[in-house]
Amino acid sequence: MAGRVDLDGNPIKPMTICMIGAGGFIGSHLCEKLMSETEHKVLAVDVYSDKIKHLLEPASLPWAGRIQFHRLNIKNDSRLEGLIKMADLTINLAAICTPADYNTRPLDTIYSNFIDALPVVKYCSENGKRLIHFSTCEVYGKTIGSFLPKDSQLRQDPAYYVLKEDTSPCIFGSIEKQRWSYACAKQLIERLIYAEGAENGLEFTIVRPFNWIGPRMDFIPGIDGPSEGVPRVLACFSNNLLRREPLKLVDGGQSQRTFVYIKDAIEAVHLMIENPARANGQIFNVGNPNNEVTVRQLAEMMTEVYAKVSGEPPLEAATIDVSSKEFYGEGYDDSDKRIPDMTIINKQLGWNPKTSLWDLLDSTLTYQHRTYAEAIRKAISKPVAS
Ligand SMILES: NC(=O)c1ccc[n+]([C@@H]2O[C@H](COP(=O)([O-])OP(=O)(O)OC[C@H]3O[C@@H](n4cnc5c(N)ncnc54)[C@H](O)[C@@H]3O)[C@@H](O)[C@H]2O)c1
Ligand SMILES: O=C(O)[C@H]1O[C@H](OP(=O)(O)OP(=O)(O)OC[C@H]2O[C@@H](n3ccc(=O)[nH]c3=O)[C@H](O)[C@@H]2O)[C@H](O)[C@@H](O)[C@@H]1O
Repeated sequence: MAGRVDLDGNPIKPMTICMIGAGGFIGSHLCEKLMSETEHKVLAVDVYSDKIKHLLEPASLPWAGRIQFHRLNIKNDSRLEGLIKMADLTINLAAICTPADYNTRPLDTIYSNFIDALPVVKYCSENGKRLIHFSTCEVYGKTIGSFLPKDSQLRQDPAYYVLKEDTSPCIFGSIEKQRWSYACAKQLIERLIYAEGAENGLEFTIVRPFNWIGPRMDFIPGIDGPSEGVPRVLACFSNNLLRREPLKLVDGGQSQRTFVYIKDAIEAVHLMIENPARANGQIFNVGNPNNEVTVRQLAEMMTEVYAKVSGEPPLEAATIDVSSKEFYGEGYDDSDKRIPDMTIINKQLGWNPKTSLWDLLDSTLTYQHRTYAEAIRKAISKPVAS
């Protein structure tokens, strides 16, 4: 660890990082990385700590003393400013970010992604502290190509679908399509941060993750989350596979996504943390343009990989179609296609994703099987109370 240098050959000085949302999926992987590979200190802020418990206890862990958990809700806790002042850098990951909430809890979604982030931006700006803020690829909304006639040749032209930080527009649906409450709130906080940079000199980096997936993402309904809860697609499909139910394809599973392995993506964040001169003032797409599939293809691949890791043959009818209204309720809408342009992150940080979709599903589903199969077996065999 000693003698590490940044991309320009300068020694990296240990820093204190205030990480808000550290107990979530991305936060837990980022804390792991910072504890095992750096000398930085983390003030880990969240309302939950289950996903980082293994980093906090026992006191004999090699990084004990470098990570401190602060259980607080940033909506209403006066300790927040003090923590930001104690740190050199703040990373804000806190958000409601599951699509099932966007159209059913639009107020909570907007408050969480815009209003609750305001004090974080303000305290960083007023105290001259650097901020890395987590936005989303959803700020791009739908592709330009999706508005062209179905048979238009232009749909094949990357100019109509590849998403670029500095030139692509943000295209959302109408207001009654409440799906876009999340993307719109994220867009406005991006604009506010950008304006704080321009007018008040805030040193910021904005991250737009493109479907990062891996172990510890969301929850398995009825096991470590509510039975009726609807997590993101990786956890929905994992839950179906673990319970030997068909995977539900929303509106035929035609939407396309690019998935990146969480461990590859965390490398990119690590580079941003330690190369402020190259990361400040930038908005970065972080995704894997080579891992594109339709949701239907994702379901088929997950079914095949899960059969391999569990040793159980797949169901004969592995998938079932369901309408978005039935699955998500009124006001759902979808991004058609999400391919990140990698020019900026490549130029500034030299980062490239490495892991193929098959390999990342193999390691992730091995984890899901090891972590949940037994608990699911017990839950299923329990007699239902009459
Ligand atoms: N996972 C992805 O692929 C992805 C994609 C796009 C954007 N993002 C963004 O990245 C960030 C992190 O995503 P994630 O996948 O780790 O989500 P997550 O839900 O696993 O983590 C978010 C964490 O923030 C905490 N939190 C929320 N509100 C809080 C509050 N008021 N006070 C304190 N803690 C609070 C939650 O308890 C949770 O632990 C979010 O801003 C999300 O919008 C993630
Ligand atoms: O991860 C990201 O980069 C961003 O995208 C996600 O949005 P989305 O990709 O639409 O969310 P998922 O729940 O992962 O759904 C992906 C696709 O699978 C479909 N789906 C989901 C669940 C399911 O059981 N079946 C199914 O067909 C959805 O309709 C959607 O088309 C979330 O908004 C955020 O976590 C984040 O901002």
